[in-house]
Amino acid sequence: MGRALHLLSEEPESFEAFADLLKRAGGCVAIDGGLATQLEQHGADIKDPLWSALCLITSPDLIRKVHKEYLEAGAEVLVTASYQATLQGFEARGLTQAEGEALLQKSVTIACEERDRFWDQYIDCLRLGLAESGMYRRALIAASIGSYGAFLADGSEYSGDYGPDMTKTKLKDFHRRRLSVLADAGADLLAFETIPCKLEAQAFVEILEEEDIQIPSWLVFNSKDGLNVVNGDSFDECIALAANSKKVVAVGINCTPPRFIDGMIRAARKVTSKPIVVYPNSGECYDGIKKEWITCTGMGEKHFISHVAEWRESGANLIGGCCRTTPITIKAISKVLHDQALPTSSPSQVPTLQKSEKSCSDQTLRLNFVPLSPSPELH
Ligand SMILES: C[S+](C)CC[C@H](N)C(=O)O
Ligand SMILES: N[C@@H](CCS)C(=O)O
Ligand SMILES: [Zn+2]
Repeated sequence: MGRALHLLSEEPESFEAFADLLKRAGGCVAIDGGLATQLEQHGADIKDPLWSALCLITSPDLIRKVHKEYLEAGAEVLVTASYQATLQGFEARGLTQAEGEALLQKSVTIACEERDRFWDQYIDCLRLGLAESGMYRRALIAASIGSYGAFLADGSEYSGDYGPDMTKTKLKDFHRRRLSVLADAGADLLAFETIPCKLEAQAFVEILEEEDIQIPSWLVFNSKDGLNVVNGDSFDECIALAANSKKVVAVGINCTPPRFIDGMIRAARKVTSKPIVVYPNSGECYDGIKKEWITCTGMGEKHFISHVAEWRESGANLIGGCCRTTPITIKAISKVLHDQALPTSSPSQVPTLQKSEKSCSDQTLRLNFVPLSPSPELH
């Protein structure tokens, strides 16, 4: 790799955890995959205006299960279930402001608890010699903030068409309180996801400044042509705008077909030295009215994985998956990144105890601590 990453040394302490994770990973970190996708794999019915956020009300344990699956697969950043969780959306469901805020906080608490539980168990297993040092790093929690289009619940985040009356002020009014609640909920960073237009990115970075948000953020955009974000605004301009904010530690692309990713990483790298985050979808198309995925140019997990080394080489610093990707995808990404890790990547420093001192607290976890290869079957 050898390329210089943006130095975060003068940023607040809360920014250091992100820089430290990147450093310890040798410059490229595995993040998680599709959350809603995996909830559906487990039988959740999220054909609802709240989409995956419905599970915060109906099945929080399923969210826990999915977070755990991604941790086991090697994800070093978990994105919370708050993508389509908005105060306005909860209000439309009959919830009070306080109840809505509690659900936002719950999305972060669930992810933090699963991260802590998984990490404690890994440390136990390491001490007992039941897991290999360096297999996992303590994950960071990124509180998801979907776009206004996500709230509209009709797939508008793939068009960015908010109508002629939309303004930056309206977008800021829509997002401000939710953003503050999530920023204070205990997450390590904010993940602004599937941003379809420059106006909304501008609204986000202005709120970050105006509210003096103390945890770092990443902003990721989606595209249908590999050149522009989905509403037609210049991708390069969106990346430059986001990267220009001191509150933003990474920029990139999500929920975009894999075939566009390499070119977009290269384009982003020309306008910023900040870390680049990519988490493509499978390449399938979404019908926002039926809330169903349609196979069109999907490439399958095997093909997706064949691009990971190239994305890293082109400048990606965090790589994961978005819609229609699963823990199988993330396990394979993690293996590629571990295999390619630079020598500077340091293993976890864990004191060694005798086997008799403690028993591994989770036998299931113990069974999962096998080396990251061989990977499960990819399609
Ligand atoms: C990224 S899309 C698949 C999210 C779901 C969409 N906002 C909907 O409600 O249908
Ligand atoms: N974090 C969300 C993104 C949807 S585009 C999810 O994985 O479901
Ligand atoms: Zn997605």
